[in-house]
Amino acid sequence: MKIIVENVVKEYATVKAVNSLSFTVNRGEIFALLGPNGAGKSSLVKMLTGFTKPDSGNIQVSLDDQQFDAIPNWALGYLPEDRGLYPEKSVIDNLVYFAQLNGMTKTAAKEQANIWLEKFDLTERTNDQLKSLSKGNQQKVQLITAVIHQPQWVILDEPFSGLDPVNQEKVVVFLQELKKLGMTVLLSAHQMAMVEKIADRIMLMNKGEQVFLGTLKEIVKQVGGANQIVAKYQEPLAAETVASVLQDLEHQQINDTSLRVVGNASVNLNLLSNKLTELGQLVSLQSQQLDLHQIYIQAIEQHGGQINEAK
Ligand SMILES: Nc1ncnc2c1ncn2[C@@H]1O[C@H](COP(=O)(O)OP(=O)(O)OP(=O)(O)O)[C@@H](O)[C@H]1O
Repeated sequence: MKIIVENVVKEYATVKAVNSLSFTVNRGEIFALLGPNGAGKSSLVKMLTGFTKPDSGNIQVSLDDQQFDAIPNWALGYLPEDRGLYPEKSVIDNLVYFAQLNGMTKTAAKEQANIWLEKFDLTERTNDQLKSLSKGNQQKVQLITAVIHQPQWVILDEPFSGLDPVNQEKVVVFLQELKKLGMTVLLSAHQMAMVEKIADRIMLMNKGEQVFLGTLKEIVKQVGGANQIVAKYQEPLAAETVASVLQDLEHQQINDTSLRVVGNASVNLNLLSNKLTELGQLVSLQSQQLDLHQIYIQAIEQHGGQINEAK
């Protein structure tokens, strides 16, 4: 069970939403797609689910010794970008209806629905009209509809959106549970801290292209073992002096007496430490690994900016 994407291109009238993208998703992993608005994540997801077709390139899905050009409906659990439940119906009726559409019996659907509702602290809302729930709770119901029939593949477009931090953590636990149940999960998200916690592999996209791909460890390596050095000084530093001494070293003045410098494989550490000493009397020097959020911002800037917006 595997998805192989090879040189896939998807073009709309004025924009190349996906530009010659190649990658593989393996059985049982949680694979995260990251990227700014307009990076091409939803366009890619729509091709993986068979909703649209690539203009060129190949998508190959192997399942139970059979090959498909998209994930077949019977093997798929999908949380679409545009959510669609029935607001007038109760929570349980929504869940049972969608589970039955996916081939479950009413009894099995009810049983599974109750298990998931309990996990998401929604048992008390079982018979309430969906529209009476908060946006976040409606989102949780939508997540349950995507997996209630225990599909082999789960594709979640922005599963954290609209949720507060406590409920975002619940989605992390939910995703870990899907993995334990043997499902393979591909998700798109903007919440870096959550992705860092659960993704086995991450692909950062920008302007329809792959910026990096790998485990968090591999990505840190790909960006040159990125870390940051925070230097604190006894006396205030003049911005002009800092700029003239550090020149093209990527840096940022945090306040009068401290600054942050990005260090990676291309930065000569001896030279850097000489320059930091030259600036004044150091009080402390600390090195920290960049988190995914900082790596993301840096990588997108290096990849030529923000958005792949249609003109
Ligand atoms: N049906 C469409 N017709 C024309 N252009 C489209 C269509 N769908 C997407 N696009 C364009 O393709 C590009 C990629 O959009 P896409 O929705 O795939 O990005 P995304 O990474 O999912 O963004 P977001 O994080 O905002 O959801 C954008 O420039 C978008 O305007």
